[in-house]
Amino acid sequence: MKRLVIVSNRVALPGIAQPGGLAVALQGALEETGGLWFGWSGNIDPNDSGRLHDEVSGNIRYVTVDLSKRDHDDYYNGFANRTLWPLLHFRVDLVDYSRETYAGYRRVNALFAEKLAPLLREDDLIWVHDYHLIPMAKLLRELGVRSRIGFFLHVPMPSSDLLAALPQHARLFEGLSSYDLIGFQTERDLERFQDYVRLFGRGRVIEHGVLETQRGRRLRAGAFPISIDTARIAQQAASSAARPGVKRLAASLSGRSLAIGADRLDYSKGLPERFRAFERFLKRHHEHRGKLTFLQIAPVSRGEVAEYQHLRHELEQLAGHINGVHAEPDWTPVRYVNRNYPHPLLTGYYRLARIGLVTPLRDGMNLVAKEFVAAQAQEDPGVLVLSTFAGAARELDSALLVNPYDLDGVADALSTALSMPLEERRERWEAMMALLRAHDITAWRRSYLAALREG
Ligand SMILES: O=P(O)(O)OC[C@H]1O[C@H](O[C@H]2O[C@H](CO)[C@@H](O)[C@H](O)[C@H]2O)[C@H](O)[C@@H](O)[C@@H]1O
Ligand SMILES: O=c1ccn([C@@H]2O[C@H](COP(=O)(O)OP(=O)(O)O)[C@@H](O)[C@H]2O)c(=O)[nH]1
Repeated sequence: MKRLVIVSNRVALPGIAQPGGLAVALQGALEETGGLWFGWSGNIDPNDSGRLHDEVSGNIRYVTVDLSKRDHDDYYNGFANRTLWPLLHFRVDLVDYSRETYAGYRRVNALFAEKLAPLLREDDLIWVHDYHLIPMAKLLRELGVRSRIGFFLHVPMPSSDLLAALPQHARLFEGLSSYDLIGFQTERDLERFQDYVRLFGRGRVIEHGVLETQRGRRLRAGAFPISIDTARIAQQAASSAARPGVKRLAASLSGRSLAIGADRLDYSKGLPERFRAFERFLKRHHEHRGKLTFLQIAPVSRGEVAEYQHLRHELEQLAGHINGVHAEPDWTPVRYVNRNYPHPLLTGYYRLARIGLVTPLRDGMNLVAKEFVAAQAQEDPGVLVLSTFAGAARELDSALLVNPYDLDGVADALSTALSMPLEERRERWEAMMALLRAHDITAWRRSYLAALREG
């Protein structure tokens, strides 16, 4: 069997908890097959980029690279997260147009390719992940790598008119044509990419999922919705009630219902809108006042980027405002926590909750939505309130689907969720759980790799 080589900016190094679906999902994907995982070490070296770290844990070898402060600023804080991230999440208003950070992005991609190439074997199957590393296949090909190379985009693919706002779009997206297979989260992402190829990419869509470049090279593209380790999450959640942290949360609710959100502190997750919708719920639905506590877990993410700092400030103000106006001496409506919780605890929190509140403005998939469903108790499941703009909404269509901009709609969905009869909660949950059992993280990995091998 060919060795699997995963290349991603974020690597889930053993013993280090990472919020973020890519690290969680790829860890799950690699555990069964083993292989090599290559990417950034998470270290910032004051002087120089390129120091390598090599460690083995179980059947996975991790090789990671340190970055200098300048490279990290230009590549990760800069072009990846101030240019591509907002662009790919439809936020052209937030895009930073800087040639300097683009040069840093190319520099770090070239460094990764140069460090990775000597580690590769001829028959490796190489799987590159996400917007940080779009040029990787082209750079590896230039270094003589002939293996099959796949790419998976974890974030949305916006409409081609938005992509065209990026001055470097032609050169950047032309780089995708060196891959053998390009994977997207949903069919809609794939369709928007095919539009881009037709309208701006100078390529041809031979048939759905089969593309041809201007130079006549054929490659495939497909939708492969990422998922979770459903059985593990369900099992973790089922045995969580005895955990001291879960018991403490349960006791602190004093019999009230819990609504939970768990998201990186990111503007794509729609957190200010969610807080406002919760306040709208308190105003519109007096009958539920004092009966629901909203816990928002929001570990700080990309904290050196200005837009993320502004968001943190805004949420602190909003949480303070809502509690100031609506709290009672014995009830705090919003509990807002900037900490990252490990899965065994988080899944226990999900299971305690009557409502999972997942309302991103745009999200490639959103694994929290899937985890919330998998963590519920069959005999008394909670209700998922899910944004229609999350990739997960395509599959989890038995959730209460909402438009996150429509504050009244989200407020009413909270009320509907609280009043929903047990029978309806079970019906909706069974439908979503059946899907998650069939389409788990293993199924995702197998279907993508089968397509990559096939060619
Ligand atoms: O690595 P960070 O900068 O700390 O950010 C964490 C990850 O965020 C994004 O995750 C995406 O991937 C998830 C799994 O496919 C998906 O469910 C979610 O919708 C996406 O936002 C980012 O794309 C990753 O590269 C980051 O590692
Ligand atoms: O305190 C936290 C908050 C989040 N997560 C995990 O981080 C991932 C977030 O993935 P998602 O796809 O929802 O969004 P992303 O952060 O990748 O955009 C999920 O597996 C969460 O369980 C976590 O482990 N601890």
